[in-house]
Amino acid sequence: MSLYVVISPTARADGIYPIRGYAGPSGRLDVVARAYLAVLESNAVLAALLMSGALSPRLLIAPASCRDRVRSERSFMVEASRALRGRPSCFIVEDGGVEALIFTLKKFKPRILLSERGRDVSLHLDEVCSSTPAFIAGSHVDPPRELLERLERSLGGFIRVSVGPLSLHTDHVFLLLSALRAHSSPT
Ligand SMILES: C[S@@+](CC[C@H](N)C(=O)[O-])C[C@H]1O[C@@H](n2cnc3c(N)ncnc32)[C@H](O)[C@@H]1O
Repeated sequence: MSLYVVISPTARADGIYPIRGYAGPSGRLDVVARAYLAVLESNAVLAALLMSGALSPRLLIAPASCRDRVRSERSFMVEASRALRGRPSCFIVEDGGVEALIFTLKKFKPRILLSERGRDVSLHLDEVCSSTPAFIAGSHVDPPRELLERLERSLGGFIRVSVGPLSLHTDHVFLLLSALRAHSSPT
């Protein structure tokens, strides 16, 4: 099982946004939705740290069991809004988001931070294709440096991996990684 994490400094943690025209009003939670949909593995978990709005950061978790139900960007946005507003949902919300993220990340290893400035992915294929990795990426903007430093202190560091010199969208990075993992899995 793998964990894909998106850290979004701008996504609203209260789930209050319209279901039509949600991109701006949600603080670009649509970027997280597309990152979720890009992951090919059926047993992957997605966790998103939503850091904006009046509430403290919260952790939105999309378990693997939601994959059959949430198959479009819009259904992700509906399900996320329900979970964040305390309504029944297959997603889970943890308050105390940063600590919840650290707790979740501790269950996965190795922990791979995706960064344009990391070491080339070809040098880390064993770690990328291992059984329980965590992949951590920014949203449409990078994660705040202080947050990464805090996570690193709590978790004892990351492997920093790049999938190339260009700055890509988060969903493209996740698609590439999960395709590499699918390719390496025994048939
Ligand atoms: C759209 S980028 C964020 C902003 C981008 N770093 C910039 O300054 O324009 C989204 C996230 O995808 C990941 N990412 C983007 N390009 C990457 C690459 N070439 N290799 C590894 N990760 C990458 C990083 O985690 C980044 O925070």
